[in-house]
Amino acid sequence: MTDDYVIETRMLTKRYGRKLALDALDLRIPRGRIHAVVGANGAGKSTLFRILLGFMPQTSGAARILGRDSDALRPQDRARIGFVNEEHTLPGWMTTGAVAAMQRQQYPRWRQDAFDEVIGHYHVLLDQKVGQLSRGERAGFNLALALAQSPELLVLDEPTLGLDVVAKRAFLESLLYSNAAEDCTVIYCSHQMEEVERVADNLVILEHGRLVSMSAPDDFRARVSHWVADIPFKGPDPSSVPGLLEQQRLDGLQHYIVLDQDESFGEFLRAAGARSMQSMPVSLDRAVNGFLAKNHAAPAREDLR
Ligand SMILES: Nc1ncnc2c1ncn2[C@@H]1O[C@H](COP(=O)(O)OP(=O)(O)OP(=O)(O)O)[C@@H](O)[C@H]1O
Repeated sequence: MTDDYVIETRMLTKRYGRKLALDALDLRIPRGRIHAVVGANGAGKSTLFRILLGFMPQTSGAARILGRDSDALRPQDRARIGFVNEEHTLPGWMTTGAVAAMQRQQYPRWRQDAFDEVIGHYHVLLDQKVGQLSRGERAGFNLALALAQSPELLVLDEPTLGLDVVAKRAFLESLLYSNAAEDCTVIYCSHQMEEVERVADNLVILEHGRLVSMSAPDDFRARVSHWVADIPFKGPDPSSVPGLLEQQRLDGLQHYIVLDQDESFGEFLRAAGARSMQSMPVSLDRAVNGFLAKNHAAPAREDLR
């Protein structure tokens, strides 16, 4: 294992009793840029981050973060990692100014300019109690604290859950335009593909505790296409449709969302009786959700054993 990766796992496995949450996961996330980690509910994202951050032991395999084993992180290693999750857990009875002063003491690399820059996007007063902040303000305050710490790695786990559209936009803008964020590697876990599309340079997809795809979001999107065909009667048996992710009949037309198909898919449709057909690109949301939906109903592997 090397220092070129901020996160590196080898055969990382986590079992909760009979449940397999991480299944011999091999994952390498290189230093720099914004990486989105996505997956259906239960894919193992939170489990992965709990292990990586040293909050919980793995069952077997190796997990390293910033070049150190996750189960041997020292306070000085933790100080290099910023973490923001959807709960935004902060002492509600303290004023925002007191929390910021406490963090300033705790983190030797504290950057007041980064704190001021991010908090400037929000109407947060320093004499206001944390418990009085709105959800969006609390998310922004948390981001300001995490970035002021000058982390080498910033982990954001569903940071905008429960925020309205305006607060989400403010959060993303304060992340994207922060100078401090440019200097660190960001891991962004989210179910919200429009956010992922906006922020991520790299898209990591987990499924049943395994890595199933890692590429630029646009490259992943380009693997999925949407075909509309005018096929009289039922059309081909779904099990014979190459790369099929989703199928729907709408207004008498067959819609196919397919993976890794080129123009020869048109020939397949014609051979299946299509009188006319058209292919079109899909949004990242449709591509990822179609991909995840395909295996969603499949039994988990441990249930098959
Ligand atoms: N403490 C626990 N005890 C037993 N099973 C658990 C525990 N925590 C998680 N699991 C199980 O492990 C699997 C992975 O859960 P995890 O929370 O890591 O998924 P996730 O990808 O973060 O999901 P979500 O997107 O819903 O937050 C799930 O099947 C879940 O039921």
